Amino acid sequence: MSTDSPLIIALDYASLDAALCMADRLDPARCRLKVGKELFTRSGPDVVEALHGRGFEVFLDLKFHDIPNTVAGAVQAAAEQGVWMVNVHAGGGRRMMEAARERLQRHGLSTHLIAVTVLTSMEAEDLAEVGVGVTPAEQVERLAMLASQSGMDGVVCSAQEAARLRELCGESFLKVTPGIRPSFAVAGDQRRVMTPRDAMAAGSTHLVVGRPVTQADDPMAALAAIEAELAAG
Ligand SMILES: O=C(O)c1cc(=O)[nH]c(=O)n1[C@@H]1O[C@H](COP(=O)(O)O)[C@@H](O)[C@H]1O
Repeated sequence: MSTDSPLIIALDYASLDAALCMADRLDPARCRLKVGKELFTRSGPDVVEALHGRGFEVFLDLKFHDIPNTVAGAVQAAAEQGVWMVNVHAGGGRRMMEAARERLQRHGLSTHLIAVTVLTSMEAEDLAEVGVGVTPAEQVERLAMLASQSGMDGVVCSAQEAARLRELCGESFLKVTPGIRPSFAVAGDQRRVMTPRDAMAAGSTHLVVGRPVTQADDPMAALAAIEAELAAG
């Protein structure tokens, strides 16, 4: 089932059962689901198959970062599972991203391919520690331009950078933004955060939301509250 909702719910769980329990409380007409490293490492392609069987479109968030040939093969493997979206790290560079794009094209695979810029948990001092002496906003711009030139469909960034990227890379370039915190939620380990409504106004095309929904007593009610915040905008 395809949905026009911008919401992607992060299924950050340690077991297939726990992830499917949450999926069964959500509605594929109202959100997509994201499978990340912990869940995929534990349950493998079975989780993707089970979510597809329940009608969900899946963002396989494994943030590949390796030599070009290895990443191209991994992206192909993800796309052949029929996932809606897959990602790589833009920091892997132009040749890595181009190899991934070329591999999908060669095999006629239409999975959205996006690149992570600067993680939303990072601030200027975190970047400085790994030898990047510019602000997160500047580094995101640099990596987003590189991703766009390398054939990516969009980027993962914080909503705080979405407006600038809309100017630089255009409306149709996807801006998938985690670090979303509805008015009722706490920031936790996220640093560059924004509310759903502000994030959409800033130019996000998709919002990744994890704990504010998955840790809620009533996840569907939390989802509905986010939809209401969006509608109010
Ligand atoms: O690629 C991602 O999805 C991602 C990139 C990023 O920069 N920051 C980030 O939080 N994420 C993911 O987005 C989700 C956010 O979850 P919550 O912080 O619980 O809403 C997690 O699954 C993260 O792995």
